[in-house]
Amino acid sequence: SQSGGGGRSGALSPGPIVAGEVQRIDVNPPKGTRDFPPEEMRLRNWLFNNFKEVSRLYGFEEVDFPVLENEALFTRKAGEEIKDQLYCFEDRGNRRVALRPELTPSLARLVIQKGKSVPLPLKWFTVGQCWRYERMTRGRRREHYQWNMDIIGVPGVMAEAELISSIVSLFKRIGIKDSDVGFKVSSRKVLQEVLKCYSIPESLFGKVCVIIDKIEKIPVDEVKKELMAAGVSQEAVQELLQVLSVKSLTELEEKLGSSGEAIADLKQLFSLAEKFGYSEWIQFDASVVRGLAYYTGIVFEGFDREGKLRAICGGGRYDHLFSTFGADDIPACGFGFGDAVVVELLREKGLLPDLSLQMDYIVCALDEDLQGSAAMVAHVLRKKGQSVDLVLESKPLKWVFKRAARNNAQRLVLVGSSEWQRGVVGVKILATGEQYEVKLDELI
Ligand SMILES: CC(=O)Nc1cnc2ccccc2c1
Repeated sequence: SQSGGGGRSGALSPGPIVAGEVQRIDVNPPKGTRDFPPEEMRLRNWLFNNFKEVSRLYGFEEVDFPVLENEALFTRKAGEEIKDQLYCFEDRGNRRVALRPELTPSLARLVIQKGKSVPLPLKWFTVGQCWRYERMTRGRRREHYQWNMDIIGVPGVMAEAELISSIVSLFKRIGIKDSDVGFKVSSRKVLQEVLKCYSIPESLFGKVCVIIDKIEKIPVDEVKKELMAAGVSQEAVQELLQVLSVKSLTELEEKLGSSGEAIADLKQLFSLAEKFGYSEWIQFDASVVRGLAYYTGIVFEGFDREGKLRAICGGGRYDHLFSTFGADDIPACGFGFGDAVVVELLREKGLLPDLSLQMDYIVCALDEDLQGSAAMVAHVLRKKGQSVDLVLESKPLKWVFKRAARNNAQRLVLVGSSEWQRGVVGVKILATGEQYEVKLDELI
């Protein structure tokens, strides 16, 4: 039978699609995620290009991994928030998979996969989207992009010194100074030495660090309770919290003695910071623990000196991550640098760059049958590396000028029939209003 529309034959053919008949979809992205329209995308590209340029300057090679990973990569049993918020599910093949909440486990997986075929040390970097599934009650984002740099195969703190240097370079490139941000630096070997004194088993180390990392987020009594529930004795708990409030390396040395690795590593790192020229950027802070279970040595985090924002970046040494994946251990260290907090900081400091759309040319045919000629002009210009917005349908000049202004086009090329007959086109320099005619092959 015929249904509406142009009398099309055959069975039930749908009538013309009338707007309003179809339920409009939700045009917002899923909860906790963002779109990147052109202006936001220019800012993101500006930031990521700085990440990548610094990585190149430091001799790092870019790598990438799937955003979807085997869930087992992230199911560490240390009570980490990152595991509680894992964006995981069972796929159609009944496999347990997860959207990665961080990049380091994927990097370790690839290093193990490559095995002997990649000579150590490895210096790899990536910029990738990471995910978490939070009850939207907290209204926080469920994704962000992280810049990671990792050095695999270097046991000494020169590696950590190099990584901090690379982040200082990034901050300087985007206009952030040591008066704006600093790095709090410590070592988990401090906690390790205390735990050893109280003969707390090594197996508790990761879990203890994760609990202690919450010291500024939950009441200290809660931290004590969780530590004791984990099997740490009362006196050990006291000593652990005591050592976190140590104010200087000298004081730490008095407490721990000068033979431990923690002191040696930290002293060396601060001496190297002098040599690298970024001493004024870093400070010892015994309370820095970081919330990831696998850190084993130096840990650091970038913070805003006004204390308004969450940590800008963070990282450290993770010498035993590989053995948790069943492989031989390889000494390693790295950091993660998120795309959100640093932008908040730049906004606060009025340092967001002005990244308006830039175009070299806008090309327009003055009448319908010159469209092909206008396309030829655009082609010639593009082959010479000029960006060209080719007007693709007949438009009044007023419209063309408006679009040229919006695109910040430097020049407008008008293809007119009489000019074309004479083998020329009209060019108008939009900033000055100056205009002239030019032969096609003399364009630019
Ligand atoms: C400030 C911010 O957006 N943080 C953020 C956002 N999304 C995440 C997703 C996974 C892991 C950490 C994340 C952290």
